[in-house]
Amino acid sequence: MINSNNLFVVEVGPGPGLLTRSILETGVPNMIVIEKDARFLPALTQLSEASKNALKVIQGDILEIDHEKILATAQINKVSQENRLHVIGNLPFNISTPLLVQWMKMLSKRSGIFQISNITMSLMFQKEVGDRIVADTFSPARSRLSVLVQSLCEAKKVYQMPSSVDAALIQLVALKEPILNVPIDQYEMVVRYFFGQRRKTIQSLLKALTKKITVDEVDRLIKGLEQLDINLSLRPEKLTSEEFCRVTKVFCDNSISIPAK
Ligand SMILES: C[S@@+](CC[C@H](N)C(=O)[O-])C[C@H]1O[C@@H](n2cnc3c(N)ncnc32)[C@H](O)[C@@H]1O
Repeated sequence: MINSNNLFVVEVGPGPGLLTRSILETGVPNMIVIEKDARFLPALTQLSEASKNALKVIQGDILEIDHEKILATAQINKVSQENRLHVIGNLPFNISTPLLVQWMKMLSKRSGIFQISNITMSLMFQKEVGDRIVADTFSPARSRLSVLVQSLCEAKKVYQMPSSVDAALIQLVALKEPILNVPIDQYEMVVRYFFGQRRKTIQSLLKALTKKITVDEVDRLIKGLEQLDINLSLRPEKLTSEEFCRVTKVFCDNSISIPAK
């Protein structure tokens, strides 16, 4: 059974802790903030003391921190099915996208804080990036991020900030049964390649791969994809996350990788 005692909140980049304070006031029993800037530590430490240990503070860079340390600091030793994790972040835009990709990789491997089974994330992004994350196959904003995130999470825009701010709050709920069923590094490699030239069809992008891999390998890929009913005349943006998994599987089954250069 799920109850609020099992709720664990992680906030990244809390700054002076205004949002942190409001969250604690709702009675959250276990919360961790990760803040890079030491100037905010006195205010956060004060909040922690007032919270009677519900709040713990880690000073560090979220891109570098060992996520196991977050669980250890929260004193979550045994990750049970009943735990719920809510991740909240309003980070500088230049780190929010690399962090999201890093988190999706961790989520796919269920490592660090993402071992917890029920996961919701409320994250602020630049409006344009938020639109890409939630874009479906009918949207011109469909991108590598849409495919990657939607293979692991249900994504929706929950709030559009007033136009002067140019930001949107995106909510991600980890899928109980992720669409992603291939290794994420290979999946990312394939998605990255196909979105590199999104105006071309899958067929012409496969043919262009002869610059990087052998003609025989390209032929094997085309045959494999045809057998899996992938419509090669489509542009990459029209493929669903599930179809990209099938494309990746053909790469994996044939032990083919795409060299970066
Ligand atoms: C836009 S402010 C948001 C502050 C607060 N959360 C709010 O909504 O008012 C971004 C915060 O993220 C922190 N920050 C920036 N990069 C960080 C990183 N790599 N790891 C942890 N915190 C970071 C900054 O020091 C700052 O406090």
